[in-house]
Amino acid sequence: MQNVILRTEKLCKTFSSGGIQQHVLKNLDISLMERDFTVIMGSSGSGKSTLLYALSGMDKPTLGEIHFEEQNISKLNNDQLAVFRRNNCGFVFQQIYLLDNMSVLDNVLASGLLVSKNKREIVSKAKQLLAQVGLDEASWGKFPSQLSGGEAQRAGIVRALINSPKIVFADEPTGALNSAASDSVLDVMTEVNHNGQSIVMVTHDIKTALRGNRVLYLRDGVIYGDLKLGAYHVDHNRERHEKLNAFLAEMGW
Ligand SMILES: Nc1ncnc2c1ncn2[C@@H]1O[C@H](COP(=O)(O)OP(=O)(O)OP(=O)(O)O)[C@@H](O)[C@H]1O
Repeated sequence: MQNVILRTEKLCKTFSSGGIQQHVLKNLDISLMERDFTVIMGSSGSGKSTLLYALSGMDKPTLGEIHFEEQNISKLNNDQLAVFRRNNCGFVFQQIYLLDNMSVLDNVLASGLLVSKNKREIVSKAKQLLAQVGLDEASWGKFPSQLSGGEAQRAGIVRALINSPKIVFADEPTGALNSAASDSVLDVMTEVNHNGQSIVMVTHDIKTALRGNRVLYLRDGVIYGDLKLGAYHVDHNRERHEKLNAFLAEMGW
């Protein structure tokens, strides 16, 4: 049985600037299930990133509640939110933000040692994860400037996974990559999800969205559509593609 990992109640986010209020998220009631690969789509400016930031505790809602498992994270202060994120969440962004002056392995270790003091265990886990995403020993000592975009993003995914987060949030993780690099990153995310990792990902890209098993469509600040796609399998890609295309057409995408 799948449990709810993240749930919102009447989640609202309003931005104010120059005396004008913009209601970006309006009374959202969403339940995300553990082990799901949930994709958030919607037109540009519909509030996808705002929703991701609120769900992950990177930003606070204006009104409403967010429950992560049994914990109401909307009640946490900034320091408590930082601890919550460090212990429960992994992040993969379009911009990879690896530290330039550190090797690939040290970038991953720096994140791991924020949570665990067992260096030997973290080193072993980092190497195992790097190998799992296709980064072999020859790349562990390289600096970010010596990596291709796809390699850097795969290192970014390992960094996101090093603390065994309960959930990984991704915002356009393949947005800056060419098609081949994008496929290799998506293959890694799919494998990680099939191994039981919960993922929530924002994307504009249909090929990327096809990796999810559920697609939420955001429009005018509300969830306008909710498509169950079933787990990704390369052999069923054509039917999934047709189903997603029909859904997006219905959404007016
Ligand atoms: N910090 C902020 N201050 C003021 N307005 C903001 C802020 N962040 C987002 N917005 C506004 O909220 C709206 C939704 O932005 P958001 O980035 O969530 O959309 P999006 O759906 O992710 O867009 P895109 O697909 O173009 O990345 C936009 O009109 C944006 O200008």
